[in-house]
Amino acid sequence: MIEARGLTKRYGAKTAVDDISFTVEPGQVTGFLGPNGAGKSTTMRMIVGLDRPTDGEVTVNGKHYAEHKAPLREVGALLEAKAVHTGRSATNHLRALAATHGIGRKRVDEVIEMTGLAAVARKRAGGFSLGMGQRLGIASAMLGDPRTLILDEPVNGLDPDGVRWVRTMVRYLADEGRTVFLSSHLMSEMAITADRLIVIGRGKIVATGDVQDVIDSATKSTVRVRTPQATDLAARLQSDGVTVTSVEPSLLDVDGLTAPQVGEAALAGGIVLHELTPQRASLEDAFMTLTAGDVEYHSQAVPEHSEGPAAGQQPDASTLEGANR
Ligand SMILES: Nc1ncnc2c1ncn2[C@@H]1O[C@H](COP(=O)(O)OP(=O)(O)OP(=O)(O)O)[C@@H](O)[C@H]1O
Repeated sequence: MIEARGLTKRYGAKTAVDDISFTVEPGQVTGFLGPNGAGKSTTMRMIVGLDRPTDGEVTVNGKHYAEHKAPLREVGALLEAKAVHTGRSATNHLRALAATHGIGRKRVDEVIEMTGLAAVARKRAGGFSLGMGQRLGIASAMLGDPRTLILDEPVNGLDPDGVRWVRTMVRYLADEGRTVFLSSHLMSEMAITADRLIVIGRGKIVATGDVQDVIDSATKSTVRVRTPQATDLAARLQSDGVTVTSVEPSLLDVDGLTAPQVGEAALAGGIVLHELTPQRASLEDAFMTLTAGDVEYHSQAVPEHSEGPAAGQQPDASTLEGANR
């Protein structure tokens, strides 16, 4: 378990992490999300004692990282820019790390096997691809068979097979009762992998909870209805707490009713429906809403493609549906 209370980190005038408190529970995969510069890496570095908090504290399995007699057995961490001795093979790198922590060679062989590094284990780690380097970083984190794992961008640089492998591995480790805390920029991946989320923006927590609760708290679920009697249906549905938006002449978006409620209202009015689709917001939609004011580096809008829809023209339903998936 990881427990942070009033955790704060200032670099001069810059407050990177601003008085945050959270708990990361065992037996679950907890995702750590935030825009660039939000304070994720700084928080993770403080958890493993690489940065000292300006204020507040953070403990892992009940103690500060430095107080653990065998920290590698308590906490395994993959942090960005993992330093690997470039001249050493993966095996020798892991053996050296194991030796300084009283871990046997058998465990080195196990983590090499577990992380799919067997074929390249004798090769110089300095020549590894980004993906192989990530696997080696994960192998190092797993070396002490720790109860808590902290993984900063573990799927960075991995191919789809590697991404799936990380997803399966963290699920397995959480199911074994371990605490798994990971950050990722890949929203769709996070939505599949994590049970719970901590969302951070400009050093402050902006949302926490189960993945679906975080999505629901930040987005609206609407129902898309296609009918040749759109005006009649809109008039029937309009009431307190229900908003009906006309997307195009025979297409409505209804906010405030479920798809069955819309279907039943249509039946009661003798209105024929050609489409009735609940529109589920994605984690990416929720993330954009939650962190809208917290982005440090804003992007410019991409200019419209000359072959795209003309300005002012409504996108067709397939475009909208695709965007909402
Ligand atoms: N050593 C440092 N000195 C000064 N400022 C720092 C230092 N480390 C981080 N910062 C600043 O603190 C803020 C948080 O940085 P951090 O790396 O924790 O963000 P992050 O959420 O991990 O971002 P990213 O997703 O880009 O990795 C940023 O504004 C960053 O520029």
